[in-house]
Amino acid sequence: MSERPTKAILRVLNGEPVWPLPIWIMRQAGRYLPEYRETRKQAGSFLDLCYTPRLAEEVTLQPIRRFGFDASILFSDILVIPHALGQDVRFVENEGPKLDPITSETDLAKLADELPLERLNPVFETLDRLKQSLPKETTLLGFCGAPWTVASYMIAGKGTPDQAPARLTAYRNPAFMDALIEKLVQASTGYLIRQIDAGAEAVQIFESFGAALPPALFDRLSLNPIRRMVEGLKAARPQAKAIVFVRGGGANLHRFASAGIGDALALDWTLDPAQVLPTLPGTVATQGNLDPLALIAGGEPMERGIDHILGAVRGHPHIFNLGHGILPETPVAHVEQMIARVRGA
Ligand SMILES: Cc1c2[nH]c(c1CCC(=O)O)Cc1[nH]c(c(CCC(=O)O)c1C)Cc1[nH]c(c(CCC(=O)O)c1C)Cc1[nH]c(c(C)c1CCC(=O)O)C2
Repeated sequence: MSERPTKAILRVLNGEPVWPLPIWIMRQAGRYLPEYRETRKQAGSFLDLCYTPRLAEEVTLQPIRRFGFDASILFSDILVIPHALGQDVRFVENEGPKLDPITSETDLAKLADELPLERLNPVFETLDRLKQSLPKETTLLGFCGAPWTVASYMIAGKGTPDQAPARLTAYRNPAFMDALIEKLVQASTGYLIRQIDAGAEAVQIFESFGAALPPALFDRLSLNPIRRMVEGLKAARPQAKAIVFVRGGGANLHRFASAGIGDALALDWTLDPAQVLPTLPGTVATQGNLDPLALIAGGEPMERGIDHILGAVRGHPHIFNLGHGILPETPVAHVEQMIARVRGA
């Protein structure tokens, strides 16, 4: 007999409505927290912080100590996958990630054939530590980027408006693009399985750049690769739960849901849950979706945003979250007020 989960987030991921809504926020460990900025100084580079288990554990726990969120997300980055595959990845202060671009099959052949999982041992050690140090009611989440989002950084070597270099590559050199996506599907699936083995109870797949893809490329580069990752994960570890976040996935969300891709779909802030929920099959949970800028603004706009979500999702399995990551300039007091409003509902 399988045990019924007791953690609120896992209950929602099993399709059970829970009230008050469980809550966590994307990028909950980060620069809006003074204690994060303090720990960040102790690590050399941002990647050093990701690869030092004691420090990565510390910053993962900081938002849990302060706010008692229902889920704790591993502190790492989506770009550890290209890094472990052998691509040069650097995080430049105030400029974001910089990579040596990979633009041809010759470049691709220089990367590892299979993900050398041992290069990511510090990540798995961080999960192992968290499994022991987290409060018993807190769900431990692992994550990775979706292949298209990660590929867009690998090809351009940096963040780009509308991911133009990667999109152009998809048209001009489809064989290279498909090979890169295939490599990322394999690597990311193996990485997620290993995260589950190290203690993650659920994972979130971040397709941050879903909005850039035209219909002709969407299934090939986003929906099908994510589907194969979720299926591969579940075939290997049937207990693992998956949350799929496709930013800009609006028109395609019902297709993820009817194909059974993910136990929960995370909604970005542009979507109205009151309109989206009736279009989804009843079995899929949802997550989201307060505008991160409403959280910065605070006061009445924030309260109205929260109340609208609460009203729309009542009776449905839903995890409260933002519609994208929290921004560094967000006042901590607003985060406290948001949590109090969600928990007091
Ligand atoms: C696109 C993407 C990246 N990384 C990530 C995504 C997908 C999610 C999203 O769309 O927000 C995912 C990510 N990055 C980070 C986490 C940690 C877990 C969490 O608290 O949510 C997660 C889940 C830490 C981080 N990753 C990064 C920081 C800030 C770096 C610092 O502290 O100096 C953090 C806390 C760096 C990063 N990493 C990335 C960028 C573009 C940047 C620079 C932008 C910025 O500075 O905010 C790539």
